[in-house]
Amino acid sequence: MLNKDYDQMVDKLVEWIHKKVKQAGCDGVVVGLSGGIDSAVTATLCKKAFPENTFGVIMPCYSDPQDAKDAKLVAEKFDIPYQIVDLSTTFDQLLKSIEGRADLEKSMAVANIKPRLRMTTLYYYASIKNSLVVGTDNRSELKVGYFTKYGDGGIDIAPLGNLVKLEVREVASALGIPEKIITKDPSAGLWGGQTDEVEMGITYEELDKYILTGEATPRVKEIVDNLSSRNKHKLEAIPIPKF
Ligand SMILES: Nc1ncnc2c1ncn2[C@@H]1O[C@H](COP(=O)(O)OP(=O)(O)OC[C@H]2O[C@@H]([n+]3cccc(C(=O)O)c3)[C@H](O)[C@@H]2O)[C@@H](O)[C@H]1O
Ligand SMILES: Nc1ncnc2c1ncn2[C@@H]1O[C@H](COP(=O)(O)OP(=O)(O)OP(=O)(O)O)[C@@H](O)[C@H]1O
Ligand SMILES: [Mg+2]
Repeated sequence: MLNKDYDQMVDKLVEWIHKKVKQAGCDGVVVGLSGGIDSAVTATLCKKAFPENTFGVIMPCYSDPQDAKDAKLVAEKFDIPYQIVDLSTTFDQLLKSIEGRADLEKSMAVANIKPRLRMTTLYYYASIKNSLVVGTDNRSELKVGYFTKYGDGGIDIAPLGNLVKLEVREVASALGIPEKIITKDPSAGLWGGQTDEVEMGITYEELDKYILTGEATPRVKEIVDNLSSRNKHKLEAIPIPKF
């Protein structure tokens, strides 16, 4: 299923990032570092494209402390300067102002505030550094719309957008990303114990096989097609009246 040259892919992606940033008239890039594989790969590609102008931001928001440790591991291994911005009290404050309802704390409306606070923070750094916000969304996530609109979906460029998750793992190996980051269960980290595969109800292997070959069980097809259709709006231009 996967037969590309991933060392060559790295070179092409680095060149692509460099070109997109220069075309935008910017000097560098800002990336959110979660401790997960997608941000590790994205930030490492960015560092190769902009050795002096890649900036990582680690933004815990009631997150598992291990995530920040993993994010630091990546930043330190690849010599990426970073800042830690803890968004937990900001999250609390906003929640208090808008609702103050503890019973809503586990709802998606509340959980999605976290990636949207991260987006706000990343755009602050992008602005003061004349940089672009580089997203980490991959082809698998984009296919099913598994991201928060204007949260982790609020970005300027998405270098991994044409690579399915299994390919991101290949690129990660080519880049020398630590094994523990590559093999970690993918998670949005919006609540304790959340994992992508449990929430979506399918594995990345199933999702990627369907994307790349069109083959899937009826159950997988149904889940993917439903999510794709329900979340199509996330990748479309904002509807405006034509009159
Ligand atoms: N047809 C339509 N046309 C235009 N807009 C439409 C719409 N239907 C809904 N909407 C809007 O979209 C909103 C729903 O979308 P959204 O707010 O994104 O919310 P939603 O898709 O419900 O939730 C985000 C999903 O992404 C996952 N996620 C989030 C963050 C990171 C990651 C990760 O992998 O790390 C994953 C998260 O676990 C959850 O499953 C609605 O509240 C409405 O405002
Ligand atoms: N705690 C965090 N600090 C900084 N950025 C974060 C944090 N959590 C999420 N993000 C940003 O949101 C993006 C989307 O998260 P996502 O979970 O899809 O990617 P990942 O964590 O890198 O990889 P995986 O999907 O395998 O967990 C991250 O890549 C990162 O840029
Ligand atoms: Mg993650």
